[in-house]
Amino acid sequence: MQGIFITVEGPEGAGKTTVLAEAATQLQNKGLDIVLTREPGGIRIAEQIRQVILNTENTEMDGRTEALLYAAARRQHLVEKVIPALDRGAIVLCDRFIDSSLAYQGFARGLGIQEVYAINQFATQGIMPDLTLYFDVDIELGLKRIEQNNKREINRLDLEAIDFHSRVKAGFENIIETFSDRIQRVDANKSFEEVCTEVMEKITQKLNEKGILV
Ligand SMILES: Nc1ncnc2c1ncn2[C@@H]1O[C@H](COP(=O)(O)OP(=O)(O)OP(=O)(O)O)[C@@H](O)[C@H]1O
Ligand SMILES: Cc1cn([C@H]2C[C@H](O)[C@@H](COP(=O)(O)O)O2)c(=O)[nH]c1=O
Repeated sequence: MQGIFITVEGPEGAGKTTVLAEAATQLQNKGLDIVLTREPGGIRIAEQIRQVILNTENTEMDGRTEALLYAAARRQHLVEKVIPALDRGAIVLCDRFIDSSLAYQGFARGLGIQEVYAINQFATQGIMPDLTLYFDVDIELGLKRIEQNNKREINRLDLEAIDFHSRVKAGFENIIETFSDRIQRVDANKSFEEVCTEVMEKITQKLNEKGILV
């Protein structure tokens, strides 16, 4: 695989989707081959799995079922979209990946980070991002941002209690320590412009390291 795989992670409303779209536009304007995608989703089957996972009516969903559905969506998305893009040398920008499973299902749901990592190893066959940007936002600020965003539908995970979202954040802190070589923190409490600048600096540095001068 010749390409570069970059993911963004963080709690709800951290600004990942908006900032990543801006980064994709800036990089495309420099003539780079960019694939902007998301999890769960990004391709037809994974979008269908997303509907099942995030449907607010599916309140009876078991935690392990949830973890397996995320891993299944991840597998299909990798095989159909991410791996072919990396093979042709593209830069893949993906909104969430395995670290969300570790933080949400492994830590916040209490299934165990190691256990969730193991099922994801089966799904990914060890494919990991070259760089992950962790959008560090205060939980209350993130939830306020999504409340104020009329365009975004509230999903089943959004409806979890504040305690759950706090555990998600604690889970991410734990994961950052474990994968400190790969994950870099971005202060997502800052303004949109400031966050975009920091994200572009970090992506540019990674591209330069990989021999892509932008
Ligand atoms: N730095 C920022 N300051 C203020 N508002 C922001 C900032 N970044 C994004 N927003 C706004 O906050 C809302 C949530 O942003 P966005 O959807 O990008 O977050 P997200 O991290 O993808 O959330 P989720 O993962 O929960 O879907 C949007 O309305 C967006 O315009
Ligand atoms: C990949 C992944 C995601 N989640 C959660 C995180 C969010 O609550 C939703 C996705 O919604 P978004 O608006 O696209 O961020 O799913 C998760 O719990 N586990 C995962 O692996």
